[in-house]
Amino acid sequence: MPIIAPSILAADFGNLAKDIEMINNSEAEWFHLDVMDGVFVPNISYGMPIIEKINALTDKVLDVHLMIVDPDRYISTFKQVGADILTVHYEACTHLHRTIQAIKAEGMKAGVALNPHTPVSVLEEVINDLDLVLIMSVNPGFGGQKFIENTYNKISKLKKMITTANANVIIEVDGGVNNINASKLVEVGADALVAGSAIFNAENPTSYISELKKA
Ligand SMILES: O=C(CO)[C@H](O)[C@H](O)COP(=O)(O)O
Repeated sequence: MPIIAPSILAADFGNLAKDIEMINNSEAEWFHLDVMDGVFVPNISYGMPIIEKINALTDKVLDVHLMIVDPDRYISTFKQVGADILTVHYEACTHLHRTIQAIKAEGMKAGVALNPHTPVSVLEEVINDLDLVLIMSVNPGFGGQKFIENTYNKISKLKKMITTANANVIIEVDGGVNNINASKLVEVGADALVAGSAIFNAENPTSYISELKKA
């Protein structure tokens, strides 16, 4: 069964504690936290204070996805506010190997995210250093976008790469994930599903999470 990581981007920030409680009492294992800087992506979301607040209200895993340039500047700060997994973008890192090592040196799991146009082959030389690869199934920056169909193909290729390298890497997928595409995503190799609008717009978000879990 896949790991379910609700994306807080789609939560009700007017009453965040209520949505956090809903996730705490659901079958979701992770909180997916999207940090956007308005430079790497054309949107600004939230930062450390929100992550710190969520950390104080949950024992679940905090899966932090940095959509920011030069993420090395903030690695230790994200550790301090409670990140368990820290994912940086391949496209935002000049010295990716160094960044991965710096995340692991802080005691966090290290992830790398790939934009839809970036081939999985760019990770071949670091695949054994990684804990997680995040395949973006939309262009990052906004929730509620349409799922890109080529994602299935990318996940299959990544799965093959991981198996060939005998690596221990979680494949996570983010963007337009819902109860229609979830099963096929798991079938082709996804281990963790991020979903925002599908969960928070559902009539019963807790049951929707259970539905995704059964994928
Ligand atoms: O932040 C995103 C893109 O940058 C994601 O798509 C978001 O985490 C999930 O939202 P949705 O499920 O509504 O696509």
